[in-house]
Amino acid sequence: MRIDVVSIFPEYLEGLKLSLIGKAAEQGLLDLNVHDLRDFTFDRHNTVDDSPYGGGAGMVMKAEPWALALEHILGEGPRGASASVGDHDGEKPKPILIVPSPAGRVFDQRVAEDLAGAEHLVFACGRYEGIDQRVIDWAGEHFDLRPMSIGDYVLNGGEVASMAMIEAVSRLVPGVIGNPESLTEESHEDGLLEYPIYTKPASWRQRDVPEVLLSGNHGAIARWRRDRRLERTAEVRPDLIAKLGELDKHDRAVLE
Ligand SMILES: COC(=O)c1ccnc(N)c1
Repeated sequence: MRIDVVSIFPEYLEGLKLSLIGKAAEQGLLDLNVHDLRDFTFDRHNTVDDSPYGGGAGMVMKAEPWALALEHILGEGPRGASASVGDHDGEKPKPILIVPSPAGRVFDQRVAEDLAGAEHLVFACGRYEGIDQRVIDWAGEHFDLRPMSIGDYVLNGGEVASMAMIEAVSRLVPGVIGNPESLTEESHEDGLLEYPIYTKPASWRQRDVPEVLLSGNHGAIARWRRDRRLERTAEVRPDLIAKLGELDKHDRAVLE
């Protein structure tokens, strides 16, 4: 998977070079590229913003630097430098352009799973009051455009949201997480929150690990873990319980 990120603060994305995502990039599982939007400006001050038409507080990101940055990425796409903008003769899907925004569709585990199958993701990190709408409209002709929100709150820019989405998606790319077993029974993987987890010592500050987990009885352990997942989900996210399919008699008894 190729991932491109455009930002006026490329150093914000340095964290992606660490840990599992960084290792996956080194191994070639992820082709991670961060671009400085100011590299696509040519005035003395590398201007990327200007005042909003119609008045109002704050500044708006200018269209041309964004179009040049996105065209640069399109030219470098999986199709090689020869591709010209919009040269999608159908043989390859358009790159997915994710525009982090509080006004976007909500990003969740299902969206992460969907994006994990993509060949090329591009993240456009807006700042100030946002990006000139004409860039978004223009980009819709060259990309599979996805305005995306990570929740109902406002940030100062798209970088933090992009990192969260890149991590959530990349970890689902085969090979990025060493043991794929780690991806099962995680929160939201199957509609339930994860079970409580413990490690040595078996007793810590008068708090003991639940006996069943020391029993070696795998059936009882699996049952205990599912019960805890049901209880935790019912307590913390009752809205998720409502979305579960038909529950068996035991599960229903746990929730009563
Ligand atoms: C500037 O971007 C945001 O404020 C943002 C992006 C994605 N999700 C959000 N909830 C906010």
